[in-house]
Amino acid sequence: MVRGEVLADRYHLRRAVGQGGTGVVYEAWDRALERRVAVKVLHERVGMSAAEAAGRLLREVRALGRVNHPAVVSLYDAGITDERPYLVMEWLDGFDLAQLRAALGGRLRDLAAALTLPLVEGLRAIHQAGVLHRDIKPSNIRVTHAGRVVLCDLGLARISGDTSLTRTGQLTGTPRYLAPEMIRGEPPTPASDYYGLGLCLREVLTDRQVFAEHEGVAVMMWKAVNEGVEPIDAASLAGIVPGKLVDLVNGWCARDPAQRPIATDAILEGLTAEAPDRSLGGLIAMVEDDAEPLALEIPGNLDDPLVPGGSSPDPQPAPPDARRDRTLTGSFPASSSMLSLGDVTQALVLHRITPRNAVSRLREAVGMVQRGEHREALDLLATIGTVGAERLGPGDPTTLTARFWQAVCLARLGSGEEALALLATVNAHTEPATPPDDGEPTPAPESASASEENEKGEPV
Ligand SMILES: Nc1ncnc2c1ncn2[C@@H]1O[C@H](COP(=O)(O)OP(=O)(O)OP(=O)(O)O)[C@@H](O)[C@H]1O
Repeated sequence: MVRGEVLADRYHLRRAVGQGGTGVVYEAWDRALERRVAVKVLHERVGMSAAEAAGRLLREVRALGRVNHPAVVSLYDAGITDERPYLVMEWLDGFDLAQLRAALGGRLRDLAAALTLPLVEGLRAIHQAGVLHRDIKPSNIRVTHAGRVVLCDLGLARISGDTSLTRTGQLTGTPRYLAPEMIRGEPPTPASDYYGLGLCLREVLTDRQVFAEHEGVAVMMWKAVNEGVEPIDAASLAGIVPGKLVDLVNGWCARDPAQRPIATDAILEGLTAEAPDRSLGGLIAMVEDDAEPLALEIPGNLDDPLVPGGSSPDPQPAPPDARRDRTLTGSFPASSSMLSLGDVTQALVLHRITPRNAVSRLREAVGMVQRGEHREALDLLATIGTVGAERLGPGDPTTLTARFWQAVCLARLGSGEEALALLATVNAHTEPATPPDDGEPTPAPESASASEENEKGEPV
């Protein structure tokens, strides 16, 4: 399964956003409904026939399809391709909890109550539908630009195979969030999901993982089963995190499943009282605003890429890692997944563009143009251009670069005249450019580095 492939004659796989123990997640374009989706192609199951895999998938997706809650990712479609099951889900922009913690560290603690409430509501909805999540961990919790907290990947552990110790140890890489009873080989229950949730929230509260990585998988598992997780001292967080929330998290981390509180109405009411303002909308902006702004330059030759239907070669997109590194600098770990602006058509996202984050948004938009997503990029570029003109000035490089790429999109979409008019306003602020000898368009700085990176043959 590779980027660029069209799955089931419908889902155009644009880029891999992450690879885990159960499969690879792609950002994809649903050609039938013309919308962005997430496609997870599960790893091949050794020792399982195609018929078995299909049967298992069907049984499970029926169950997953019953869950309908804003804090739970929506499943759109599922199937089997090349004997490998795949699931099509709603695309969730933003970041996963591991990325957020890596970027914000202890600052995430202030939002612990606001994060916990939707997660508990989502988990409750999953359990009420008769389903178990089975794999709650930070990379399976996403927070979108609009502040939606969403549980992903539910039930996948089951679809992709059993949840035995060996499989988990071998395939999911870390059993850190696996409940002790599951490690012992007992069947999971709702309490096992609360254990995973407890460990995720414990990380938010303490800003560290529960078992030291260097100790290795075997020691980690032994400790989970025999020693359990050390409770957080509520006094150490007094005045920062509500004591009741700390107690709840400690309870969920209990070794004995019977000790883990299953969410009741009373628990949810208590959490609601602790998080009266449930808005997490500013969270992603906080991460993005932390990124150092990067300088952008206007490409020297502004003409060739604007020829409608012209002969300029399609620029190559940069590999995810390279794009990520350029989007967020410094504060992000190399191991985290690709960042994405997400659904640019949402006004909420568009209007959150500030002069401070305009550059990183611009890089995202240029990435979209390079991937051929002209219509989506157009909205975003127009907004960046407007915000830039108003707040940074019409001659600011960010404003001009946004206008330039906006013109590229217009031209590619067939609005040549509009593109040329826009280009004229850009040219009014720049020196006349000398066309290169070979007549090839001079790539923007992003394109230049993208082609270099692609020459290395890295998958996008
Ligand atoms: N519906 C979605 N929309 C956008 N991104 C998603 C979606 N589902 C998962 N992701 C993201 O894709 C990345 C990879 O997810 P994946 O589930 O493959 O990794 P993982 O959880 O580490 O592995 P696994 O659960 O398979 O062991 C994560 O950052 C995850 O948050």
